[in-house]
Amino acid sequence: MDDPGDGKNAVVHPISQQCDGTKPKMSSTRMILLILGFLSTLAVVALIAVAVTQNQPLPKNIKFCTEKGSDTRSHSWQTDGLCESGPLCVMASTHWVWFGASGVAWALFCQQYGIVLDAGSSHTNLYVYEWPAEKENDTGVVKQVEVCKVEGPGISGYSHATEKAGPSLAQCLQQAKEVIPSAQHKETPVYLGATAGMRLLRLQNESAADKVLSSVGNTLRSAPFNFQGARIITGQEEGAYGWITINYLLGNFKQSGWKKLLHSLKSLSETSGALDLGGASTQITFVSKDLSSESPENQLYFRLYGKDYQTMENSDLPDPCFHKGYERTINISDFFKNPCTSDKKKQLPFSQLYIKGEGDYQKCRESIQKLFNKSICPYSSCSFNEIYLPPLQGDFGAFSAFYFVMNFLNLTSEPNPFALNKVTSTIESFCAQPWQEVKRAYHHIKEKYLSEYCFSGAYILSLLENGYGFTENNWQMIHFLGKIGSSDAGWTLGYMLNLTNMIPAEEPAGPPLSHGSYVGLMVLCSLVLVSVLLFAWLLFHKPKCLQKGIV
Ligand SMILES: O=c1[nH]cnc2c1ncn2[C@@H]1O[C@H](COP(=O)(O)OP(=O)(O)O)[C@@H](O)[C@H]1O
Ligand SMILES: [Ca+2]
Repeated sequence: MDDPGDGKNAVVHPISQQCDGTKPKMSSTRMILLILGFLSTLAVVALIAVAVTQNQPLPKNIKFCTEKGSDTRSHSWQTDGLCESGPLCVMASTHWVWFGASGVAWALFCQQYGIVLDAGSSHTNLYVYEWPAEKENDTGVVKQVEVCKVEGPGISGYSHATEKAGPSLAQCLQQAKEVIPSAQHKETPVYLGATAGMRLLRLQNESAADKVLSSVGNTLRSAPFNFQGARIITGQEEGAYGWITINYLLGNFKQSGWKKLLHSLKSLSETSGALDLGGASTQITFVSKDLSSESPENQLYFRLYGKDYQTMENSDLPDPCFHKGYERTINISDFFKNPCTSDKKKQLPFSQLYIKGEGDYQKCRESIQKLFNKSICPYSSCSFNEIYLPPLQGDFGAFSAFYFVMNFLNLTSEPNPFALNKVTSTIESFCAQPWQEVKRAYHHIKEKYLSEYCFSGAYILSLLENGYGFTENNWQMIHFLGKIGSSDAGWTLGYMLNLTNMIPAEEPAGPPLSHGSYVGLMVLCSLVLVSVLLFAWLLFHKPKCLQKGIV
């Protein structure tokens, strides 16, 4: 048996044995210090490694606010943590606060802006788009924040006073200046695209068309924005950019990013076709199952003023497409000035035509139908007038005048579109209403539009049914859309996305970690570091008795 000694003192506590300044304590402390040091170094290295890997190299498209807003393409720092323009700067990125060059700087991401003017045949619209700079290659982030309708006719209407075309845009440019923060003006691109009205003017009088473009160019150049050009776009471009716009806004490029757009021919059912109807041209654009395009343009462009008035015998012209009681006088010289009608020009013994409405939908349809010549087709399938059209495929978004007309007639019901026979009967009974009655019922609507809804309704049905071959079975695949979210459906957004290179050739490479994983790792590393430091502090600064307890 061991000697128990003098009672209590004879029992030696194992901890107090190590706290009494003997060798075992010294070696454990050194060991602990070594472990703590190792862990701290590891945590710091991990923190730096994660931050550096995640943030370097900077994605090319990241833009930051600059104090003067003069060059958002350079990576600069806003050092006071405030953005001059208030709501302009929308986001502070915490990881940059940690590892920014100055250590305390806030990287503030800016909103970017772009302006597109749609110089249509009937009028010009100015659109302002906005998107967060750091997300410009993400899909669906560009939004329309303003639309301004230019007073007066479309720019092609200034062919006799070309110098007035540019100044007509001044009021809408002023509106854009008010919407876009002044610090952003200089770098905001502005584009003008002119459509069928100017295409026709160019055919008719090329020098007048050039002068109109130069006048609008001068006005846009003198605005404080970054002028990128004023040009006449082709019908093909109009169709293609309209298609990009609606598919971008509908989020159809989202699942696998822009790759889907570029390879969309492989994902047939995942994009929506586009139907645009203007005052002087129309486009249908969709991805066809038939990949071998028989017609290189693979696109449709035709003019709408093809009415044949050869049977005219006197200056009274009964027109089944206007309401009964409606009358309009037109100058024959104006009528035949249009390149779409000039080849029908004939000597008439009168200088004016008196149009008298008949309000007869069936007759109206029949006369419009004659515009769509389906007798000759040099391809495997045609829409009309020898224009190639592959079999219709998938859903279609129909906008511009397609939407204005159908919306007026309350025929845009979504998500359950009306059947074709309901659409036909609605238009038929609208056409049958006397003009005085229509005017009374819709006194708030511009007379020019109101008088033409009957014709336009019949025209749309002829175009879609007889022209493109929609039937009762696939009619409900057409969705009449005015806006998608806050943005108007039309070619302008697609045009800007293309010209500002917001459609990258490759899917943008993202950072190695998702934002969540990155934040998680940073928090974990920080927690390890803090725990190690706390432990070390406890070890060396706590009362001796606690040190004993810990050791
Ligand atoms: O509020 C509206 N109600 C009805 N039709 C409209 C309204 N706003 C525009 N439109 C019509 O939409 C069409 C727009 O055509 P646009 O001026 O874009 O011609 P384009 O695309 O052929 O150059 C015109 O026929 C115009 O009359
Ligand atoms: Ca248009």
